[in-house]
Amino acid sequence: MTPPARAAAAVEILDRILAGGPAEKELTNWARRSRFAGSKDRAAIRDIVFDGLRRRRSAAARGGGETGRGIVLGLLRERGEAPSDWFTGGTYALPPATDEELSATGPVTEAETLDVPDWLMTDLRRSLGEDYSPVLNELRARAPVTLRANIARMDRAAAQARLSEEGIETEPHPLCTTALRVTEGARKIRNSNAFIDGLVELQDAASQAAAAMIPVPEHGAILDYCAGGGGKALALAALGATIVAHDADPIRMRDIPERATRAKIGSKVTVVKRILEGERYPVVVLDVPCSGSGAWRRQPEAKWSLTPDRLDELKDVQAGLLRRAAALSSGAIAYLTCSLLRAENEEQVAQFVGDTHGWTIREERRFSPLEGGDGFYAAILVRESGA
Ligand SMILES: C[S@@+](CC[C@H](N)C(=O)[O-])C[C@H]1O[C@@H](n2cnc3c(N)ncnc32)[C@H](O)[C@@H]1O
Repeated sequence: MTPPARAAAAVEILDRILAGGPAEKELTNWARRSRFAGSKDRAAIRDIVFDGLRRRRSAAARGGGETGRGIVLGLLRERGEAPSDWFTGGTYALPPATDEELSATGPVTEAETLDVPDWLMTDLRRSLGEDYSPVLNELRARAPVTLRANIARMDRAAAQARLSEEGIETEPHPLCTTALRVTEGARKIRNSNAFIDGLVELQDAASQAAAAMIPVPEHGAILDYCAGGGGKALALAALGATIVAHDADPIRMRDIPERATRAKIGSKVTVVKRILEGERYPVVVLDVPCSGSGAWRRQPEAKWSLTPDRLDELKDVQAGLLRRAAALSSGAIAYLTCSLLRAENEEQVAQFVGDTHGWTIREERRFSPLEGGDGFYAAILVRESGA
């Protein structure tokens, strides 16, 4: 496909997403309908679509409207590319940009410029302090690709050498001793032997660093109460922990056994559907459902679908999960979010320790996207002695 035909495909897909279709589903459906497209075409179209979702407001303002066409035009104008090279009017290409489209002035307000919804701006400023503008700007760009070296198998330097043999170049990530930032060959990862053999996993650096903060008990298992796809569970098992993985939606955990086996830590991870009455764990991990605002680079749709009501619902779920964890833990709770918002992080934890007898904050850490990973928050809460 020519670049103008790819732009036309991205416009079609973005229009469907703006009409309410989930991005991944619309990309897959387009690929099914368009057998002529090769893997490079699909990857290039995906990049345009995701860039468009990350920069939806500013691009629409630069391109003359919140439509697929306006967004793609706005992206090109921000990159300094000539719209006439892409919107050529040729076969499979889009009609040329009109004078009206080309006269769009671009974003005006701070929320438009930083690509966030108006209603969240106050909360974001309050939560991020003087960093709010660089952080939000960082979240307008693609996320770095980061791997976790499976140190149950080999150390980070050895994993780095194995990846390099397959044309995947990496550098040690300063956030965590297991993290490798991919500098070349990211698209080869999933088919590489290093990945297939379980020597590395794809995982954000802040997520790895947060997992490394969780105390591994000498005796007993860690209960990962919101295990989802198992990112934290597998990282903890690789660090030597025994894990019981649970989720309200067990289907989400379906790949955990296979991933654990590939990483050769299968015996360390047990997936359960429910927790038996009276069971207690020395450490309970709560990687709670949240706004996902720290991971907007990877899931940019979440930025536009979040509403004040949904945020309130999430806060209630988080508070309920903390109460549940207090009943399940005999020692510590690790509370984690990929949120930038104090209301889901520091304030949620402060409310819990204020309301619940016998718990205190042992450690609290906020990870900024300016440190090279997702925005993340981790708090380790412990039972006060005698409580
Ligand atoms: C942020 S995701 C977990 C990500 C996962 N820990 C990882 O590292 O890949 C949050 C998970 O919480 C689960 N969840 C939501 N409400 C829950 C509840 N009340 N009890 C247990 N799990 C819940 C969701 O199904 C979702 O899988």
